[in-house]
Amino acid sequence: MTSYLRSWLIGTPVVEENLDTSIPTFNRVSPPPGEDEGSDTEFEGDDDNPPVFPSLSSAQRVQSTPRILTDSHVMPPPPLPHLFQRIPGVNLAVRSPDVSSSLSILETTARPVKPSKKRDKVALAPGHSPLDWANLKTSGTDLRGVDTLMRIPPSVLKKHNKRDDAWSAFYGKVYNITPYMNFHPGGERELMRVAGRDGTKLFASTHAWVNADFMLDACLVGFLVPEPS
Ligand code: HEM
Repeated sequence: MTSYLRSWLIGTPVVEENLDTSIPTFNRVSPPPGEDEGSDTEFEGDDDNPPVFPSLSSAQRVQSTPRILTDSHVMPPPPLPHLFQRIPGVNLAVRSPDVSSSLSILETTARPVKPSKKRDKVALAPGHSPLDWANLKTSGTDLRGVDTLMRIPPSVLKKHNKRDDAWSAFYGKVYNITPYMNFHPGGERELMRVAGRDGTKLFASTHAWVNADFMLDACLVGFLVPEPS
């Protein structure tokens, strides 16, 4: 029986005589003297005791006893945070290193950043959504106000700086921005800042991702050229 168990555990049949000493051996536990071993199938009577676990002949018993950790072996808990000493905006680690806690790295002396008011969106009037603008552009309505594309120097551009006659240059092209005023998500006031001049820089610093060429193609009036000498 023992040799059968060994061969089952190791995978190859074991010859009793050539046993390697490193192979774990099992102690066969005999019943107390005078008691019959009995058979597996034989009913032994009323026995409510649970089976021994791990079983007396199990490999687990051969292994060494598990190490039981005491308080001196385990990692000590982190120091208590000195939250009661915390002053808003003051880093405890800077104030006094001895009262700093493990939470010090989470503290900040920086004041909360106020959201910039630079890019406020305005509420567009009904009928002035981006989709309405796209429809107007393709409706065939004249949005240029000129018969032909022109070469426009800065001095000419400068004259078109009124709300009802506003031109502006973006990336070398001059557009009539008057029809777009009420459709601009950033509002009319922001758009008027570039009326009569080259607005490329301001446009790019506000929303470089917006495709001006596509948005205003129907409003093109000409091309920005240097002032004639
Ligand atoms: C005529 C050229 C311009 C066109 C076609 C245009 C187009 C647009 C579009 C499509 C948006 C919405 C962007 C988005 O939701 O991501 C927008 C927003 C805005 N635009 Fe313009 N824009 C123009 C010129 C300008 C200029 C010159 C300014 C001046 C600063 C400006 C300031 C703003 C602001 C403040 C917003 C709202 C903020 C935001 O979108 O988060 N825009 N513009």
